Amino acid sequence: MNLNSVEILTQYFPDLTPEQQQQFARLQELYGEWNAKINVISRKDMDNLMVNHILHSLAIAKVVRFPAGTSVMDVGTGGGLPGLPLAILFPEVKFHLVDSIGKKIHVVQEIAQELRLHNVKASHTRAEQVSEKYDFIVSRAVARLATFYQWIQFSFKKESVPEQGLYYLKGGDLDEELAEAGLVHEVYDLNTYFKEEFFETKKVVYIPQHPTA
Ligand SMILES: C[S@@+](CC[C@H](N)C(=O)[O-])C[C@H]1O[C@@H](n2cnc3c(N)ncnc32)[C@H](O)[C@@H]1O
Repeated sequence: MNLNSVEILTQYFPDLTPEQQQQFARLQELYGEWNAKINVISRKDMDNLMVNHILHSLAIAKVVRFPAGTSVMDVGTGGGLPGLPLAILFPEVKFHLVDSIGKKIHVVQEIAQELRLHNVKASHTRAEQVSEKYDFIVSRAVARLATFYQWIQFSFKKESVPEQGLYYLKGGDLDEELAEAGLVHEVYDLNTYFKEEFFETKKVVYIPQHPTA
């Protein structure tokens, strides 16, 4: 199978509609176009975009299905990962993608508009400065958990769904990082869901919240 075809996604997410498949194919093209102008994804990794970035972002959906009507913040989204692929997958969920670098947010806004993703808002801001509250927070490759959690600990809605919390894409040996953070957590190994070698050491760390209602 061509590792950059949308089929790589449909084998793991067989319910993708033709429109979603088209959006993912277009997302791949748009990243190619934007990356030629601004480095939003490491250039050496562009050849593996579909697996290492788009499928990796969607891996969060193997661990949690965001219910329709809920809200998600993607902290340190960079060029829109994992937020944009998740927003395509969950059109009934509202996504707020934030990053402290304005030119990256500009790219995210342009891509969201081109893909007609009406469920995406992107803001040039630091996570610590966001006052809205969310059901879920997602992230990839931004900061150590202990630091990251300090930024976002007050960004959860008080009343939410039981699966509320932070879903953080991480790699490698996390024991020290998890011990340092001292938070209740669950770790999901992504190699149980995906056969590509890339996922061998990849994980989703879930930090649950405890809603009051
Ligand atoms: C290594 S990049 C990862 C980008 C993207 N999540 C990905 O996986 O491709 C880290 C990003 O986090 C952003 N960032 C770091 N600290 C932040 C903060 N406190 N609030 C918002 N964005 C932050 C940086 O500007 C950068 O774009």
